[in-house]
Amino acid sequence: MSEDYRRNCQCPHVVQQMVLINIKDMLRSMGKDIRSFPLPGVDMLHDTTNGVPKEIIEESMIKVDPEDTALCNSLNTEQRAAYDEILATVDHNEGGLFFIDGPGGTGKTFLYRALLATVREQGKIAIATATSGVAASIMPGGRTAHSRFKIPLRIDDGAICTFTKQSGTAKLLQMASLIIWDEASMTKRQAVEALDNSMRDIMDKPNLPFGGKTVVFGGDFRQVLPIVRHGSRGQILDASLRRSNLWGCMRHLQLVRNMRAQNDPWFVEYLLRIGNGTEEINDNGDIHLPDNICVPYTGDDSDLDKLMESVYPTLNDCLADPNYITSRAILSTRNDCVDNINLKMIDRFQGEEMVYHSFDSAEDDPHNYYPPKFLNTLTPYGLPPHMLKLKINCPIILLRNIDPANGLCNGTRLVVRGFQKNAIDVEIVLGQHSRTRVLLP
Ligand SMILES: Nc1ncnc2c1ncn2[C@@H]1O[C@H](COP(=O)(O)OP(=O)(O)OP(=O)(O)O)[C@@H](O)[C@H]1O
Repeated sequence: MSEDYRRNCQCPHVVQQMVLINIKDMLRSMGKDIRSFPLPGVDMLHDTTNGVPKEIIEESMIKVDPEDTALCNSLNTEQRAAYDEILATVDHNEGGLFFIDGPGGTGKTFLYRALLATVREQGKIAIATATSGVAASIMPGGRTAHSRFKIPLRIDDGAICTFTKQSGTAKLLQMASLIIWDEASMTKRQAVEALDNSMRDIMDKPNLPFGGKTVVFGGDFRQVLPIVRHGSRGQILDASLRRSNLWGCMRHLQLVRNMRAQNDPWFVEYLLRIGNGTEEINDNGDIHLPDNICVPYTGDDSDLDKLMESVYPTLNDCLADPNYITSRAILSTRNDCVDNINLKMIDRFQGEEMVYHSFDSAEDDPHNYYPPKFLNTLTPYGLPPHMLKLKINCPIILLRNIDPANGLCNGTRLVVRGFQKNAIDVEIVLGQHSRTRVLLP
């Protein structure tokens, strides 16, 4: 890191301070404070940003893709109506709360991209967030709502976000002309209410929802609902945004035309019937999947191989095509099944292989109740397996916010291009930073 600074500056003290300021900013974007690490003190005299928070600098540096700017010319009728109505509130600076309600494939993301491009082209700040990292990573400058708004992980009624009124996040939100939160149907209403409480506070407008900002929520309640651990149906419904007092304040805009499967009206209807709960079920409550979208299950070990072959045909001929790799996936419900599928799948890739091992030990365990051998068998969410086997050209998804401003967030899609002893050489293959090469520690 210091080499870049040393090119322009000979003084070791100044170089050290510039590196420290860089580290401080990176840590702050991850919600951490450099003062809690054993590092030399930071002298803000060397900060060249004139006190403008890093959050605002990063947000205003997002490049608008001309393709996104052109999207507003190809919106369908419902998208256009929503686009015009939302932008009118931004143009008149009058604020407004919207919920874009559309089944999968009706072009919600397409509409957000058009809105973000238009507002950013005008030199205004537009904040793009989504509940999941994967959805956030397909919007330019997208971040998970939890990370962007500093929403506490354990959340109850009446909660607030953890940023202070003087923080960079607060200043960014005060300056924002548009805030987008995709997949709001998947988040607990308390998270949205926490943002509302904090926005009223930082905008000094306690009686106006979200302090009078234009905030666009989107989602589809036919898809995944918020997760409530061991929650009953009633508790899950109570956690949904529809049960929030804010729901009644939102203007509901409907998208109805499936743009993803325009050529397959039968499939569109079928998906809608499942989402709406009107598809026929058997005595066990199961629906029947049409044979043409199923790989038959015989109970044989080779079933999984057939599934892989059907999802990834001609794999080794298409390795150079990031679109082939990122447009297909095998989903599973349990981490141990995922690890098993990954191990089998990785064997199918031709080319150089590398195996990385984790080194875990339990803290405060004088009696050695948790030996490394036992820790290595655990497969908790968000951690890679003890033995991580990778090959050149295999796809991976990042599960941590390492450097969100440069595209390394929870959900970023990457392809392995090389190996080092303690780092993986990868290429970002989706979103605003695609084609960028980075080293993952
Ligand atoms: N007006 C449009 N003109 C052309 N293509 C469109 C239009 N709107 C959407 N699409 C295309 O339709 C597909 C689905 O759109 P998009 O991903 O925005 O839907 P979505 O509602 O966000 O779906 P999901 O809920 O599954 O995330 C994309 O390939 C997108 O490019």
